[in-house]
Amino acid sequence: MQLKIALLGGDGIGPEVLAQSVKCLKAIEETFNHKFEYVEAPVGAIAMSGSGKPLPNETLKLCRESDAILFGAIGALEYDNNPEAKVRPEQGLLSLRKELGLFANVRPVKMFPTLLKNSPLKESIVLGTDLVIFRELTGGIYFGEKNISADGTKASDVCEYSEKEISRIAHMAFKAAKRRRKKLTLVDKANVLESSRLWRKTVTEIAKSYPDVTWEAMFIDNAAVQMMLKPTQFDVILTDNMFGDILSDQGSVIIGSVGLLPSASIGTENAMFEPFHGSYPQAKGKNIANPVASIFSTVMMLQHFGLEEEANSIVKAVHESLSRKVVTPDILGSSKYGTDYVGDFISEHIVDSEENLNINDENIGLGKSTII
Ligand SMILES: NC(=O)C1=CN([C@@H]2O[C@H](COP(=O)(O)OP(=O)(O)OC[C@H]3O[C@@H](n4cnc5c(N)ncnc54)[C@H](O)[C@@H]3O)[C@@H](O)[C@H]2O)C=CC1
Ligand SMILES: CC(C)CC(=O)C(=O)O
Ligand SMILES: [Mg+2]
Repeated sequence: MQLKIALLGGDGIGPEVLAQSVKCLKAIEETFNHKFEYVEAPVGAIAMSGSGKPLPNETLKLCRESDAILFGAIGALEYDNNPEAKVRPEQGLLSLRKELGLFANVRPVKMFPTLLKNSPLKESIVLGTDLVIFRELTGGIYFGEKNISADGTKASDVCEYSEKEISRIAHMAFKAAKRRRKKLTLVDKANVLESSRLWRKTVTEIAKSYPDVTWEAMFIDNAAVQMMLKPTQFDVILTDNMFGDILSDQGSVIIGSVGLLPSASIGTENAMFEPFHGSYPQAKGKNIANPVASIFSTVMMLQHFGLEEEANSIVKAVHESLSRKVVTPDILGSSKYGTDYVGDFISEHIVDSEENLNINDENIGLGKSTII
């Protein structure tokens, strides 16, 4: 199968972790006799230093023409520390999502046996955690009208949603719940926000088409608490752009590091695969960033292509690295291994094995076709 993959490393640790994913893809090509075409393109601060734009036209064109996009991360301290900057690297990512219509960001949070000791939370709390967040990705407050008064003392960001935007991701989330444990939690702030009340009304209607899925609504503040107290109560979480962004990073505490968690950003024409985490600029060039979030994002891309065996072979290799503690310093205590070394180890342990993974025990939380 000849597939074209756009590689957008971006800033900070983005290119370093993405390089480990490419090693894994090359091992997949060799082991399973595939041919992938890789094309690199700039995005974020690195793109701004060239063309001045965080999302150059050529990068967008390449993404449109590719079968999938693997994204590293964007963001740089010079912008983080300068609230006055008018053009920002993050706009590169937001524009990419908007331009490609990537409305659903699927974020699995699953506890593996090999990571139990890694969580700062009690084992009895995190054991069995297997939830997936369906975060709306192209609407809400990140994309609403922004204003700042002439004297700079008042600012606003509008949170706007249409029924159509809510319903397309709601259907996707209900379908996923149907294939999983048949439970869906809508997370909103409907006691305060009009936009959240539209989410509730729309989801209440849609739920009628999925009678075998039990659903509930929960306010975001309570959901944040419940996720730390009893994460196993959640199966599919459906929520808006900002709540999903924050709640998913919080979910990474259950697993013990945001450096482990992947996501798929899906639209009708394109798909992009990206870690939860950002560009972690403090770690740039230090060879300490955990590459697993990027490698698991690659697994989600292979699942999206329908290459289940290939995807499973990477998951198995990651488990091998976790069980042998060949990991970066953010997890499992006292590791001294670097990003590169872990990437080499994982890619070198990719094999075409007859033995099938127990999808429920070992995969990253999705299994067959959950994301489509
Ligand atoms: N998708 C993206 O490209 C995102 C970009 N950003 C941008 O990234 C920059 C830094 O933002 P932060 O809030 O500091 O978030 P961040 O996710 O980059 O880092 C927060 C903390 O998470 C940990 N961490 C993150 N990635 C890790 C990895 N691979 N391995 C081990 N530990 C890891 C580190 O302890 C780090 O201090 C900002 O410019 C921000 O705008 C933030 C979030 C997402
Ligand atoms: C630019 C931000 C919205 C990126 C982010 O934090 C995310 O998508 O998780
Ligand atoms: Mg985020």
